[in-house]
Amino acid sequence: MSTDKKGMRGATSKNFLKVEGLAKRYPGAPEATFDAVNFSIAKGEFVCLIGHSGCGKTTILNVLAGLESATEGVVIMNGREVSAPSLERGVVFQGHALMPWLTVRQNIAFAIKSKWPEWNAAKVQEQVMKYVSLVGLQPALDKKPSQLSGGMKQRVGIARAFAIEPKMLLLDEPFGALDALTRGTIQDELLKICRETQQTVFMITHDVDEAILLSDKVLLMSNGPRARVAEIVVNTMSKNRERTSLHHDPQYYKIRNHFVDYLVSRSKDLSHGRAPEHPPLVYPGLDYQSPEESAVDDLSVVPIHKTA
Ligand SMILES: Nc1ncnc2c1ncn2[C@@H]1O[C@H](COP(=O)(O)OP(=O)(O)OP(=O)(O)O)[C@@H](O)[C@H]1O
Repeated sequence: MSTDKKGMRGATSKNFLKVEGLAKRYPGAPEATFDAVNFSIAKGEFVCLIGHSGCGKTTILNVLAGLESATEGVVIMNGREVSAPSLERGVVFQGHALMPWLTVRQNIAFAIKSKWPEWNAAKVQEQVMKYVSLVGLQPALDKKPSQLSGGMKQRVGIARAFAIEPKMLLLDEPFGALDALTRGTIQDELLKICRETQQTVFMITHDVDEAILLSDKVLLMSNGPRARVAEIVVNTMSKNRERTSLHHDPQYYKIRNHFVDYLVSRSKDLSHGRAPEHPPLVYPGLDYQSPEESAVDDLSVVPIHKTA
């Protein structure tokens, strides 16, 4: 077993978050919304979840956050079962969920004090400033949410989530309500912070370009009922990719076409539990399996499935 730079043994690092046999059936529903959902996230990985409306993405994120319980299955983070909310996991929703009576500074400080109640005021302020400057919000520090634009509010939500230095960040369509320009700018900021902090991220998005820019892997869900993670697409583009040059890379179109084809044609044929329980790892347009991904037992996946 390999040991990485931080001295963490390979298998543990690869299975930082492990989701096994997750199912959710809401009372009164004839079938489970999703069942047999299996996937893993490695430490430092950015993983996106894509699927049609209603397949259960938010429910899965809520289960990972500990805000909702599953009907079946288990979520293990860092070797411990997730059963309740924890400051080890930072969550950002589409609606920013800021406290309207507090300023930007106070909203972020509140979260920091919850995580580290023993910190003195100077240390809390230092932490506030570190993350406020990462998202470029210094001029808005003492404003209340009602005085901010939608993009600024989402930035505060992101700064607050990062400021508690969570082991895992859970993002539910955080940029869904933003205009394209603002969305692009904040995506760049998120990419920069994630590269700097090596943050482990699970993010729901409907935007395939956002997923290609940000993610290391994309989990493609089949339609409900009995939706599953049907495929795990490995993002084979350069780690240093930039939003402005993404579309110059031929690999970009192969990955994008794969997503669109999946969403338009294939996902609906996999509803009612027709998707595999253990999703294949897919490398769109490429014809190889990288040695690093060969530990398929750790990832709960079956061997490579090639696509044109
Ligand atoms: N509390 C609840 N009680 C009953 N059914 C629910 C509840 N919450 C969600 N559902 C149902 O479960 C299904 C999945 O909902 P969920 O919000 O997780 O889907 P989603 O994939 O995130 O959808 P979207 O992309 O539209 O946000 C939907 O059919 C929804 O109506």
